[in-house]
Amino acid sequence: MVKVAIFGAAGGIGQSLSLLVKLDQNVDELALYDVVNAPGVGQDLSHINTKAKLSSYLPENDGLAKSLENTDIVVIPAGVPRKPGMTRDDLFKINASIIRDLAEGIATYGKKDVFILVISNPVNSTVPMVAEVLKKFKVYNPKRLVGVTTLDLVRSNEFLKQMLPEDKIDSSNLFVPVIGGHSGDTIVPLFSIGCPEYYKKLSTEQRESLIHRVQYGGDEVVKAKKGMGSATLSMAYAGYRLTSSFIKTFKNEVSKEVAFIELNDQLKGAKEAKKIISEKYGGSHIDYFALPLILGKDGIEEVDYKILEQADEKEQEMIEIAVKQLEKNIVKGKNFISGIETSFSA
Ligand SMILES: NC(=O)C1=CN([C@@H]2O[C@H](COP(=O)(O)OP(=O)(O)OC[C@H]3O[C@@H](n4cnc5c(N)ncnc54)[C@H](O)[C@@H]3O)[C@@H](O)[C@H]2O)C=CC1
Ligand SMILES: O=C([O-])CC(=O)C(=O)O
Repeated sequence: MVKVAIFGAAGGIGQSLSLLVKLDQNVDELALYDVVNAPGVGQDLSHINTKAKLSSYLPENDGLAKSLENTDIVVIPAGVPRKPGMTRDDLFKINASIIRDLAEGIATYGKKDVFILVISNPVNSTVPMVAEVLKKFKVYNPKRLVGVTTLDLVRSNEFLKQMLPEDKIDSSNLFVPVIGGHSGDTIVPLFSIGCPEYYKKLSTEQRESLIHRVQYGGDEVVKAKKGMGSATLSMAYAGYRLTSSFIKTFKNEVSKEVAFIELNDQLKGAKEAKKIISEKYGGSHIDYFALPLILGKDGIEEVDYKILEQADEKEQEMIEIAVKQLEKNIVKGKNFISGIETSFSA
């Protein structure tokens, strides 16, 4: 039995992501939760002839608690998206309290071993926030919480393909690890490691333009949508990719993914990663970072810290820049929780 719950299921990402999860034959139950329209979206999806049983909830009548009953995986695309001219950090004001309240709900009503995937921005701050709430409620397991940065990897694969049309690259087969965080300069694609054979072919200008496009790919969509939101379809695809890797852990399948995680000593390789980030890149306070990881039945089984030393010179400079920004984002998320009393009773 695998049950997935999606918080923010009636939104741009939420609806497409719910559709993709409904199509997954490894899912037995899908619970939709939103402050608006979840029953409508649920009714619509419930006509699709796939295995997953649908349920949908609004906040009234203990909807949040019910959506979490026996839930194995919670995916959170709840909150507001950017408009042109905004940074992801500008979303903090509104999304922070939404994420805090949902995290408190998970801590109160969720299974102790639930997997939590956070999509809501700013990811660099919302993930530390969720961890702090779970720690406060004494239900935190660092192997089971991730921030979703998969869209950065998806974009890297695709943008590289688009830059080298003659090579006829199948971008669905590439794996460019994108490490650091999920905003601007904190996004560090490691093309030299992911696909050295193609990266070698690029001029310095092409490399710079490719890296910039990955770092600011979100802005391209925000600009093109002219105030109607940010990436939803590509994000649903990326979010489903990571969700499906978590779903597969219930069939004892192991996957390699990249995600934004706490570098907690309980994770194999995390201590080493923290040491390198501190000593080599000056990030002595960094305890969250996106890195490649192995997912298995207990969640994050291993973190690839070696990649931090394998990056080429330019990429190492980018890591150093990322670390500075990331430190501030992480502290901001943590402070938001430590400064505020919880509203649910533990
Ligand atoms: N991690 C990533 O790579 C990406 C993250 N995002 C982020 O995902 C978030 C959602 O984006 P969209 O789906 O485009 O926004 P949207 O506005 O279309 O949908 C958000 C949904 O969340 C719901 N919601 C608001 N408060 C809620 C609460 N307390 N509980 C449950 N649901 C609640 C809204 O009713 C709405 O249906 C944004 O913060 C956006 O920045 C977007 C793209 C990529
Ligand atoms: O740009 C945004 O605000 C949404 C996002 O995170 C992305 O598309 O990578």
